[in-house]
Order: sequence, then C-alpha cells, then structure tokens
Amino acid sequence: MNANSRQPAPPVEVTDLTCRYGAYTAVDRASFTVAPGELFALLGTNGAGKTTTIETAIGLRRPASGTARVLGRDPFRHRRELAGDVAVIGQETGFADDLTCAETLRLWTDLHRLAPRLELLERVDLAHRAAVRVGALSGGERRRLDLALAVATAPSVLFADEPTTGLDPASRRRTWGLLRELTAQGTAVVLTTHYLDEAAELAGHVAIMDRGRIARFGTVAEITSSYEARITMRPKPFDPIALPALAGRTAVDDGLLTIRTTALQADLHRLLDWAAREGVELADLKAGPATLDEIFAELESEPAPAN
Ligand SMILES: Nc1ncnc2c1ncn2[C@@H]1O[C@H](COP(=O)(O)OP(=O)(O)OP(=O)(O)O)[C@@H](O)[C@H]1O
Repeated sequence: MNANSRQPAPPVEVTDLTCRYGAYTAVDRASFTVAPGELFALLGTNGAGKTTTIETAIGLRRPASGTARVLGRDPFRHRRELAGDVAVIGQETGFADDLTCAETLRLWTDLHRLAPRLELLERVDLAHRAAVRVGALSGGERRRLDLALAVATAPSVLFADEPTTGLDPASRRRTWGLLRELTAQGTAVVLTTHYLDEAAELAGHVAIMDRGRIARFGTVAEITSSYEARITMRPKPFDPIALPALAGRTAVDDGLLTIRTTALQADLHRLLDWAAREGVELADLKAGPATLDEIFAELESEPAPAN
C-alpha cells in the first residue's frame, strides 16, 4: 500500500483558487494549506479577496477555476456533510433570530449532545446579553456568539472572518485566548484580519493578499524582516546636516525624520550616541519593523502583476 494513501487529507487545502464576479477576478490563483491545530491568517487591504476566499472554502461559491478542499471534500458539493465538522464566524449561521443568546447556545449543545456550556457567554463578553434575541445583536456580538458556539463543539475546522473587528483591547485578547484554546484541541483555523499584531500573536503562517493574489507568504517575522525597519523622531534642535552617518535612508517631512534601514540596531545606536553627544532631544522616537500599513502601502505601490 502506498504510504501517502494513509495520510488524512489536510483540514484546508486551497489550490490555484480563482474566483470571479462576472468579468472581475476577485481571487487570482491563491494556494495555501492549513494543518490540524494550525492557525493560518489571511491579511490584506479592503477588497483584496479574503472574504471571497473564505466564502468559497465554506461552500457558498463555486470557484471559477482551481480547488478548495475542506477535510478532503469539495465544500460546494458537500456543504451539508461538512457542517458538523466546520464552524464559521462572520457568516449567517442559520440560527433563528428570535432565540436568545442563551437559548441558542443551549440548543447548539443539545444538538451536539453536549453538556450545557452557558459559561461560554461570559467568556465571549455576552453574559449581559444572555436574554437578548440573536436578531438584536450587533455584528460584533454576533461574531462572539459564533465563537462561543465554535468553542462548545471544538470543530475540526474554523473559518473566522474578522472575528475581532470592533472589539476593545480586552475583548480582543479574550477572543485570542479562545482561538488558542481551539487550536490546542486540534482545530485548524483560517482567520482573516486587518491587524498584523493579531496575526503575529496567533498565526503560524500568514498570507498577505493584494488585488486577489497572495502577494506575501510566511511567518509574520519572515514577512516584516523582508521590509526595511523604520526609525522616526522629531530631533530638537534639528539640523539635517549634523546627522551622523547612517546605513539607512533618511527623509524629513514636516519636522518628522524617518530612517528606513536594514540595520535597525546599529543605526539606532548611532543616533542615540549622536543625540547624547550633541544634546539633541529625540522627541516622539519610535523604532521597529515595518507595520502592516507600511507593507500594504508598498504592495499597493507595486504595479499590478501581469497575467
Ligand atoms: N457580490 C459581489 N459582486 C461583485 N463584486 C464583488 C462581490 N463581492 C465582492 N466583490 C468584489 O471582489 C473584491 C474582493 O472582495 P472581498 O470581499 O473578497 O475582499 P476582502 O479582502 O474580504 O475585503 P474587506 O477587507 O473589505 O472585507 C472586491 O473588489 C469587491 O468589491
């Protein structure tokens, strides 16, 4: 027997996926695989194609070409069969709008023959909304209820479309804790997010989508280290001529000095030595890897790739 034939299919396998709305290509030959217990993050600017990718992977759309496989099956053809193993945050879950949050959670655990888990409402900051109808929830509250339902059943695969958008920092951290709990139990998670810190905190691998394509793939550290780091400050007093020799490129805009460098530590050292020596105050000093906004801006400034 071929050893490969005993390998279970990956929870999520997207290969050369292309999706179109009419003549418009929203996803262009995207490929990625997610292993059990892995959290994979899809990042990208607005309209990059993240939601379309997720909607195709959960079987709401048929690809124009390429494939999406979930637990080895075609999600468009086998959506019903997959429903028990796949949870989704951020889409209509099909629950009645007139059930309360507590009733929905109880019905969900009953359907799965599980003990009631009403404490989960507290863990997603919905304890105070337990008696409120699902139809009256905000988008963010709705996503948190979806998360509570997912945690209750620990599905094989979870698709989470922007689960933390609009949450305050404490709620975001609690959501991260629950997502980590799921991956620790073996759930494969595909997460879309606008936050690089969220991807850095949670994801093994990250794909940055730009105009339908996966433009960058790797760990967050791999991706950010392929861009120049930034040092910004407002030196007081400031005489650009007096700056020490630096490895990076300097630019000044309205008194803000920006240095883009591949030698962050060495350049920072030189600047701090210079400031101490010359008695210069480095107001608003910031130093670190490129931010997601900066990476997006650089990607967007690249010409559209040829077909
Ligand atoms: N039903 C539709 N009909 C036509 N075009 C659509 C449709 N849905 C999405 N699009 C377009 O396809 C592209 C990809 O959209 P998609 O929602 O997948 O992006 P996204 O990365 O999820 O964006 P966001 O971060 O804003 O949610 C966008 O240009 C969008 O305008």
